[in-house]
Amino acid sequence: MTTKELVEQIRKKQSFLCIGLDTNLDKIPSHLLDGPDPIFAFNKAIIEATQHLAVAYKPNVAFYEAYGLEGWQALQKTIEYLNKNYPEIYTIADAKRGDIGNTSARYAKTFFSDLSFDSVTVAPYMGEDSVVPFLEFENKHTILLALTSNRGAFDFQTQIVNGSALYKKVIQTSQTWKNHRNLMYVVGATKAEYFKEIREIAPNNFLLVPGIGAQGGNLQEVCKYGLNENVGLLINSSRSIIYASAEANFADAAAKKAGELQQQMASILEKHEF
Ligand SMILES: O=c1ccn([C@@H]2O[C@H](COP(=O)(O)O)[C@@H](O)[C@H]2O)c(=O)[nH]1
Repeated sequence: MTTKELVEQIRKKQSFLCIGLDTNLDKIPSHLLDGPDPIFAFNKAIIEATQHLAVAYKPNVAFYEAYGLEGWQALQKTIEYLNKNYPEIYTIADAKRGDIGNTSARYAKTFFSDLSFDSVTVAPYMGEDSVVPFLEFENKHTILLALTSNRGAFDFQTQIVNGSALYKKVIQTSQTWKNHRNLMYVVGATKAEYFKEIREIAPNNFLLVPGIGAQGGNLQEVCKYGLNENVGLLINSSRSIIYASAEANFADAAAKKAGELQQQMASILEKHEF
């Protein structure tokens, strides 16, 4: 999906919500465990109940890999279901990959060509040649970890290296790489005070913002400086939506939570020209 198509969806739905599909068999309603494919059954029910409120879904690949072949098949069924039934929805494989060039090329093939995700998260630590194989895919986005939502972000990402914070170097240097227009960046909602500076160095890129909900980030604070002329934000929430209830009404409860966030987004967009 192109950035333009994503922006059109945001305008249409008045939403920049991304729902994280971090599906854990220990947390889903127990009645689903009796069926043949509980992970996919859960995802399908969540997607059906919330697809009118969200512009994107983000399965975190770790939650699928943890169940071996069965988990990988559930991931495959989930992305196929999304692409077939809701092609207007933007999809993110939260895989946090990146390796030497020829290996990155295999990761890129897996997530972009085989699974047909619109985007994949990539760790920038190994540098340009580890990221460019992802950037070479047309109409696909590579979402680089810049300033993450966790406490450990302060261990390296905010450290000053040659006069500049490392996360800023990641953003600035990556803007010089081949096909850099295909870049987005991960910036945690828990780091709202950094968005002003980040928008100065990445005014046009979309930012994927995890950390609203279970991690306590604040939507208004993120939007204050994070919004750009294309909206430029995909706000992710996973646990607070998908595990709003562990009872038979779990999909309705998820829709209610997602609806609350979408309403807040719609009123933010009402005051924002884009
Ligand atoms: O900096 C980051 C990067 C990725 N994540 C991922 O986003 C979701 C957040 O889930 P919640 O349940 O809404 O906290 C999860 O998949 C993380 O691995 C992140 O939180 N922070």
